[in-house]
Amino acid sequence: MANSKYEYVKVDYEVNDEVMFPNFIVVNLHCCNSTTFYEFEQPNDERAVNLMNACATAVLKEYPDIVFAYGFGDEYSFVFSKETRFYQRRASKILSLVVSCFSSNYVRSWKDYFPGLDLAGVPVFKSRVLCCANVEVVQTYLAWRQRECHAGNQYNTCLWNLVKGGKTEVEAREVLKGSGKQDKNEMLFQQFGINYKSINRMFRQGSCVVKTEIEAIVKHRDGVPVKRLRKDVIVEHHESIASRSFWNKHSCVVKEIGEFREDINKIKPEFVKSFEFENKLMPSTWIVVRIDGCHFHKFSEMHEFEKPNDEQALNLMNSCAVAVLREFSDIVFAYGVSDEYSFVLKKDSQLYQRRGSHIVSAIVSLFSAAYILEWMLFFPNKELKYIPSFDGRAVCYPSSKILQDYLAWRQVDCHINNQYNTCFWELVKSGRSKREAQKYLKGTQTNEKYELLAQKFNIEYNKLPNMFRRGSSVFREEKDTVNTIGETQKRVVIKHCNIIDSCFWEANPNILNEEPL
Ligand SMILES: Nc1nc2c(ncn2[C@@H]2O[C@H](COP(=O)(O)OP(=O)(O)OP(=O)(O)O)[C@@H](O)[C@H]2O)c(=O)[nH]1
Ligand SMILES: [Mg+2]
Ligand SMILES: [Mg+2]
Repeated sequence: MANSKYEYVKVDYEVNDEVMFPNFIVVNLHCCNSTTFYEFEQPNDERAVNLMNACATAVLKEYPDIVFAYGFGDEYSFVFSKETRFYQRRASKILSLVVSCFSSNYVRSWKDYFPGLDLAGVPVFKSRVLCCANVEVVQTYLAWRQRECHAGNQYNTCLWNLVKGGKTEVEAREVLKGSGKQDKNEMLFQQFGINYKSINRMFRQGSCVVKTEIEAIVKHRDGVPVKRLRKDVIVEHHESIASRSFWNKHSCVVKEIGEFREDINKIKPEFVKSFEFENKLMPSTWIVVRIDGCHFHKFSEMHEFEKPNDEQALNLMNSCAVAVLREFSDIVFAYGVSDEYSFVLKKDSQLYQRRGSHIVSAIVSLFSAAYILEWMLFFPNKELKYIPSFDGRAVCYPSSKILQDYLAWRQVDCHINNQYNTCFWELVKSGRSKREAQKYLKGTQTNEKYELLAQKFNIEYNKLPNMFRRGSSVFREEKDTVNTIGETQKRVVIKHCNIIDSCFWEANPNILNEEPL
């Protein structure tokens, strides 16, 4: 990233969230709006569980450092190898990349599991990182999640049978209040003729996705097959995933995570307390969530984006940002350039009680899913060759002055990169090699680049499209408009203005809702 006087906003305010050795990294995610996009069968929808398993499988295939995953209902947990150095073990990078990959796969594969049935909205997943001090803690965590799977499934099976039998959901919950495991089993058997054990084990036990090694024939030499161990990912079910007998038979898992020495009889409450603990972001500060496309250099090459700027690719990014602003009313402003977007949450936002992981993951998840869902609208003649991922981080800024400096930093970066890239690609188009173009531009100042473009290529830089030179700002207009269902709303607009000058903030005091400085 380019140097500028605004760079202090990164150096001084971004915090280190590295998960230190020897902690294990576990990412947990769950869907936080499943009732809004489809009416699933209750208490379990087999298609939905299979889709969740397919997404978890895709995540393990994408990120080989994840060795084991366990999921049920609308949640999944991913356990990384003990030696992982994935993204320098930075928690927000890790939780966002996992949730991005999962969400994108979810919307992309939806039609395979729900053929002919449309999503009524965009699914949003929230994720977080849990640090487990040693392998026993990982074991306890998995035992805890499977206990929750069992208890939840038993409860829901009773609940929905009571509802099917004519009770309202509230009445059914009342009936179940205070009932124990045994009571529920009996209720199912006696009232509904259901032997709990006969219910699909995938619902009762959840699903494991396990990295494994299989012997595969890679070639033939003199007619003799040559075999190699190849990594693969399999889905399994077991009644006790935290038992030694299940865990220790998986050689990859034992090698990369560690063996379980003893079976667990009791889940210690203080461990559960630590699993449930979540950090919150500093109150009364502006929260900025910056997301960035992962390896977009390759992604844009593979999809033949126009150089240096692809108008449709940028329009797609902007449209995803609009979807994020529509979903989260606490986001007051967003600024995007290239493959990145920064979202600003108002100072007094209480979104997810200011839990940083949830805020970052929900935004990344929605943005990633929207990118897949809207791809065809912006590239009707271009197939999406593979699924892109976005990472994200949250940074708190204590004053609007520093927040404005943050946004200025991003816009200065946009300007510097765009000017450089415009020169670079003009030089390449005119016949120079990429290396020659790079050498030519090394150490050149802004003015020299203006001149180069004007004199050599007859391009007046300031006449290039605003979106390329200034990036895109997304915010709500001050005046209310009435939407299609008669609600008054503030319209979300995309503008390409100068946000470095204080004039913009003075002209739009409603955005930060503060007196201009
Ligand atoms: N051709 C083209 N490329 C683009 C466009 N927007 C973004 N890119 C590419 O995306 C890259 C974004 O830069 P970075 O985010 O620093 O790099 P990255 O490859 O995504 O790598 P990481 O973010 O570190 O994973 C640019 O260097 C371009 O190669 C576009 O409109 N057209
Ligand atoms: Mg990137
Ligand atoms: Mg970038």
